[in-house]
Amino acid sequence: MKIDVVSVFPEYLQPLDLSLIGRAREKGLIDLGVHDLRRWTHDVHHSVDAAPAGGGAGMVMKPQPWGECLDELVFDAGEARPRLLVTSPAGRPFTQAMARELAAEPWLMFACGRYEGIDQRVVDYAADRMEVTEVSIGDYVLFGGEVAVLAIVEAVARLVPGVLGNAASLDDESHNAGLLEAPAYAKPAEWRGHAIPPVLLSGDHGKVDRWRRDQALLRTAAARPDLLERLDPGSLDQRDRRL
Ligand SMILES: COc1cccc(COC(=O)c2cn[nH]c2)c1
Repeated sequence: MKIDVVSVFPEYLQPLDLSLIGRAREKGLIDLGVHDLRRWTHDVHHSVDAAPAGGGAGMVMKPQPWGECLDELVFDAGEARPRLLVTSPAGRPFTQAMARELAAEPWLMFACGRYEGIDQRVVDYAADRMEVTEVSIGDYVLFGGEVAVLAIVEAVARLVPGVLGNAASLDDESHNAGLLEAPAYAKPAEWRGHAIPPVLLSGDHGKVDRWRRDQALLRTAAARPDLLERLDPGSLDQRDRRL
């Protein structure tokens, strides 16, 4: 998978070089490129923003640098087109399902907005030439899209085959079966007056699986009843319903 990120703060994306993503890059599973949008400015101040048309507070990112960036990274680089993701508070909520969807894409390009956002014509122009999705990681406003890109790239990269050593850990993680994950414990059996639930030390895998399922349902009901609403009824058995 090829991933390009365009930002006026490329150093913000340094963490992607660490840990999992770093190893995935070494293994050639992920080809990550981070680009400074100011590379496509020509004025002495390398300005990327301008006053909002129609007035109002703040600044808007000018279209010209983005256009020239897309020319160099996409249109003049060959026939292939990336899926363009613009991280924004106005975007489609990012979920594990979207992470799975994005992990299947051969090429992702992230545009990090700053200020009040990117001139809408950049999105419209790009949408005529490639798939563009505005994505939100939550209902709050950040200074810029970089933090959202870090979260999205991490969630997507760990789903790319070979990036996570033990693929099994992908099976029963939160939001995989549409439920939150059961609580996790490690030795010692007793810690500061708190014990590991005995079933987890029973060695009875059937019981352990049942207990984890019950805990996942109870946790989801408590913290995220909205997820239960969305669950496919077929995935709940008689016992589940009684919980
Ligand atoms: C592209 O336009 C804008 C405008 C304002 C802020 C940002 C940065 O992104 C976020 O704030 C965000 C992303 N997901 N949840 C919040 C982008």
